[in-house]
Amino acid sequence: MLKIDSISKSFQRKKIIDKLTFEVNKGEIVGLVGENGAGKSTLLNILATTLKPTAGNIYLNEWHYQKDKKTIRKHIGFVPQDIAIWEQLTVEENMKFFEKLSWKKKSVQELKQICLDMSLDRWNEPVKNLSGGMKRKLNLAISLIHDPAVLLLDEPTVGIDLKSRKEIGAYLRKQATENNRIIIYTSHDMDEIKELCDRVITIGEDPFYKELLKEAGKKVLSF
Ligand SMILES: Nc1ncnc2c1ncn2[C@@H]1O[C@H](COP(=O)(O)OP(=O)(O)OP(=O)(O)O)[C@@H](O)[C@H]1O
Repeated sequence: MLKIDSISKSFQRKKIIDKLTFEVNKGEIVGLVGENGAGKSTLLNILATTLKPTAGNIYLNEWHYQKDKKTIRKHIGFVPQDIAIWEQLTVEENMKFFEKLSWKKKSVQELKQICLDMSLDRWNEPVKNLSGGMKRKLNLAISLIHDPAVLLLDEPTVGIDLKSRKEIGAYLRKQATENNRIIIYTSHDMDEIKELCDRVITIGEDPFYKELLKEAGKKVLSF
């Protein structure tokens, strides 16, 4: 379980996140929505350990985010908004490169299977020849090499076509259900959020998203 206990975050003197408390169970997909600048990426970065909260505590299972940071990091997969892969290398070379950096070892067949599971079959293709959607799939595949317990995705489907979005959505659902992963996911696409997420957390002052999602019958927690 991921437990967020009253975390706040300020930049200089500006408070972006104010006493946010929620829990996410294994196998759950939680959407994170809010207007531009509400603090979604900030929260994801805190959960990815790349930013420290100004106050509050976070726990993953029995581990504390500050005290057990090294262990926590082994169990987090993070896909930031910007794609971070080697353009000149092929899909295979990228997967092998990131496997070498990973603490968990995978065979070439296992690496290939991760890609195939999300319909990314251009194994020998240089990344520079791939479409934006395929690059996003590869970025996601890389984040799964070390079998993370928590997968944090910052707008993973932005700018990609409906078919690829559906494929990624189905893949994420499978990851949550079959592998018991916790998935926290930001998107501005409300149809996708409604379809994919078990629960939604809205952050920011604007009640727009909260009302929209409640009308659609989603379980919403607002901050
Ligand atoms: N390192 C930083 N230093 C100062 N201010 C920051 C920093 N990072 C983010 N902010 C500010 O914090 C606020 C929240 O930013 P954040 O990127 O988390 O929003 P967001 O909800 O992800 O927005 P978007 O939907 O546009 O991606 C913004 O006002 C931003 O300018």
